[in-house]
Amino acid sequence: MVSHLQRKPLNEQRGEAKIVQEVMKQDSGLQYVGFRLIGLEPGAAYEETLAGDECCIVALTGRITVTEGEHVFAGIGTRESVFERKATDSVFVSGGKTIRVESVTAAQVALCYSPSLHPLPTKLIAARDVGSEQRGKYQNRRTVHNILPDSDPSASSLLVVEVYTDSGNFSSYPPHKHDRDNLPDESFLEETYYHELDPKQGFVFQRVYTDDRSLDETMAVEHGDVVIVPAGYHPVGVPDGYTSYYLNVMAGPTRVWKFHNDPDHAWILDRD
Ligand SMILES: O=C(O)C[C@@H](O)[C@H](O)C(=O)CO
Repeated sequence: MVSHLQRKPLNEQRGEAKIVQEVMKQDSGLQYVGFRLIGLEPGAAYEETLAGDECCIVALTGRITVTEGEHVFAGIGTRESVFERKATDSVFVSGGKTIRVESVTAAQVALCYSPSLHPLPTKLIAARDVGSEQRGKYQNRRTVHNILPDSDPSASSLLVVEVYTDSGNFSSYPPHKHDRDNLPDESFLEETYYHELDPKQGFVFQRVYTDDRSLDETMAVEHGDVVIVPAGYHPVGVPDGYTSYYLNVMAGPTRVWKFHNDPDHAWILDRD
């Protein structure tokens, strides 16, 4: 049985766009984070007027033109597959604006939403400006692309990163959580994980659990699934032979990523 925290692809045609995934506040139980993944055939368009949310439009694969008012970002996007492992282009748009996404080539576009706390300029986040980071050692190594980290003030509440975890490795590990609004020790951030696998028939395991185990779900997650993390630790383990990619959207009352490691497993970080 699929966990209430796991969403299989929807693949619903809506106008010219295929809605591949849709995790919106109305039905996800989340208060801050929304996520939509759309597929566009060449020349197809998707339009949306943002109400109270800001949005980061990530050109996951393919090339797209993003328009907001007089801002036109033509032919952005850098890769045919996320597993080319190069950073991609994104556009940040504040609440109340109308966005149009038109595909130049067949494209998959991630729309990452969170509350728009104050108006901010529409901005291209160019692939060349996306910081790449190696984290961890041994089987805890992974690569992170910081699309919209908390050090970048372009957004009012939204945080977006993408993570590559190689065959046999673990990421979001040692397990950490960010579910207490208790800065400077910990921030409260909800999170969604959009997963892809190479090759596609692979799977990863993701566990979402709290200290008291009132929440404790371990999921076999497949290509195209979304995992919702309302609270708790949320490590990912990748079986031998497969490479994992995931796109994280995070948001909460304060735009700071301050996590707390599970004390039972924090020793992992202290190895020579
Ligand atoms: O470092 C990682 O393995 C990625 C995670 O930090 C992931 O982005 C996350 O869990 C954020 O809270």
